[in-house]
Amino acid sequence: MGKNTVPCVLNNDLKTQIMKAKILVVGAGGIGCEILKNLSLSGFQDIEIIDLDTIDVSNLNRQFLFRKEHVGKSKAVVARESILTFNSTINVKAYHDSIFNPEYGVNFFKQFSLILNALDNRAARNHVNRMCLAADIPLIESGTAGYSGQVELIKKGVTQCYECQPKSQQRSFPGCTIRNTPSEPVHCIVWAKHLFNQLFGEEDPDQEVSPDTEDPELKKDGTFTETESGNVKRTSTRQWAQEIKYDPEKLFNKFFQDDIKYLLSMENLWKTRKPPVPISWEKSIKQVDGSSDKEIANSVDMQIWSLSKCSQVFADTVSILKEELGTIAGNIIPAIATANALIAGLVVLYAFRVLQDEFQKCPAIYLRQKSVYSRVILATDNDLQKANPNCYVCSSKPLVNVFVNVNNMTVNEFENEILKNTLNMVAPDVILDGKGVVVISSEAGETEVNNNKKLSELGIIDGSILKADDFLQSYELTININHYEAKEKDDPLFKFIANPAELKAKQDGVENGTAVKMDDDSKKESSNENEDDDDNDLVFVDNDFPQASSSKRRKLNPSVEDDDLILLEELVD
Ligand SMILES: Nc1ncnc2c1ncn2[C@@H]1O[C@H](COP(=O)(O)OP(=O)(O)OP(=O)(O)O)[C@@H](O)[C@H]1O
Ligand SMILES: [Zn+2]
Repeated sequence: MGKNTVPCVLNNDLKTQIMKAKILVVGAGGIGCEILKNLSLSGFQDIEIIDLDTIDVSNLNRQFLFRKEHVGKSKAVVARESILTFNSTINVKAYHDSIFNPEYGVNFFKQFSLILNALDNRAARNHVNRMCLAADIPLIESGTAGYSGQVELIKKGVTQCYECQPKSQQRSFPGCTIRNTPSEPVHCIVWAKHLFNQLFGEEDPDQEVSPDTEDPELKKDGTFTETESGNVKRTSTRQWAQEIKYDPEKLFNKFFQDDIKYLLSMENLWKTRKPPVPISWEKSIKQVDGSSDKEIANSVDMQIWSLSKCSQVFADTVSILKEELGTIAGNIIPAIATANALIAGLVVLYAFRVLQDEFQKCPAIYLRQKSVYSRVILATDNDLQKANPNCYVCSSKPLVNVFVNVNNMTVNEFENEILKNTLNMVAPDVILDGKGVVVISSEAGETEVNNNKKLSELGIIDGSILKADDFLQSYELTININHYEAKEKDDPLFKFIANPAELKAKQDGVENGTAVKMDDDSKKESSNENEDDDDNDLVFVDNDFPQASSSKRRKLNPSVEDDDLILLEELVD
């Protein structure tokens, strides 16, 4: 065992396993840095690190392998250099790259004894999950959000996989509803969130807030004519705001007057809806609304603001945020260094167990904030979670039922929205079963002619079966196509169901064998805008991991008599 390590607390068998093990750490961020420090100080001799990112100044408060002088450099490369200073005898390899790169195929994964995920997005987690299943290498998955966190072992044939339980998606809405016809309070909140990002956060062209001239409703009959205020172009909101130096009055007039006037010129939108009323800065700020500024029940927290007060708050907020543009954190819940350290400690303790084939001693473990209801901050499931026999990833014959309008959806949309964004394939090949038609090929250019064809033009109709194959992930999926027509504008473009029992229940409820009714849960599963969760630790623990098992729920809501913190000896025994 290398010098500078503390091997004396480990038994001989474990020491031998540690010396022999080759470990891949995916992600060298908050948790990744802690894991790498623990691995190197525990005597691991063969470590590989992959991370696509470079070091940002905002990482320095918790990613302790990085210093100020490293800002702008590769995380993987600097993490390697830093752990070599703890123990120079380690064989460490760094890849400044994405784990999605086809170079990291099944054979790459097969060389490792164990993979440790320290990622921050679901797409990459799903991908590593599939690669580990294909390579039959155990994976320890982990994550934190603020004071909460989780560690889970994923081992083919022993535990459930990362995708066994449907994850609740952040509910998303068609962009044109948000931009043109928000009708529920939540639409306005999403609009405001998008506006914030366009002005002060991470700019994203998909989150433009100006009117959407691509709204399908506009095309129903005729066109709309541009009014004098029709000078509102879908240029970058950020660029425009910078040009006008974040002048609050100009911003206000654009969002609440000019854009609204422009929307009113889209006459089709208002045939069945109440049209919005434009508000100008001048009028709004002068408006005195005596009745609505009153305090409710003398509470300082509950007041109805008048229009003038709202406008003033808008202007004040813009001015404050404009000054602090450079320091606004991306996440509302800050990453907590101690939570990362605790979780990374548990990851390496579980790694010890996995190396000794003690899988049964690795039930999922949860870190949560101590509260008045519970003194437990670390809780485990009683047992390993069993695989879902209907999992469309790890079952022996993965299958999904996809509900889609075969006359409207193009092959290109099918590939991007459904196969890649939703079913998380990377480079799928798809054939129409029984007909030998190659619908999608992963070879560049081979099926380009199909891209803009509707599915039905290629003979894909209700009842068709597609065979999708992702060579990189060694993953084959049977897709049963069900024709479905959205009834409401806000209905999802498509949905999918993996569990045949759920499918049967839905079909029983179908009238005249036509479209399947969409319920709220199924809307959550299917989404054409569901990439929101990328790099978002905020929703991770609640939404990204499989639903808590009943044992977890019991553990997470223990009565006050329950034991305090799980003792660490229990975990290291
Ligand atoms: N596909 C991927 N391939 C390799 N590394 C990835 C991939 N996706 C994400 N990562 C890395 O996983 C790490 C996750 O770490 P962490 O959650 O601390 O994020 P961060 O970007 O360092 O910090 P924050 O998001 O809180 O500012 C990041 O360093 C990120 O670059
Ligand atoms: Zn599974």
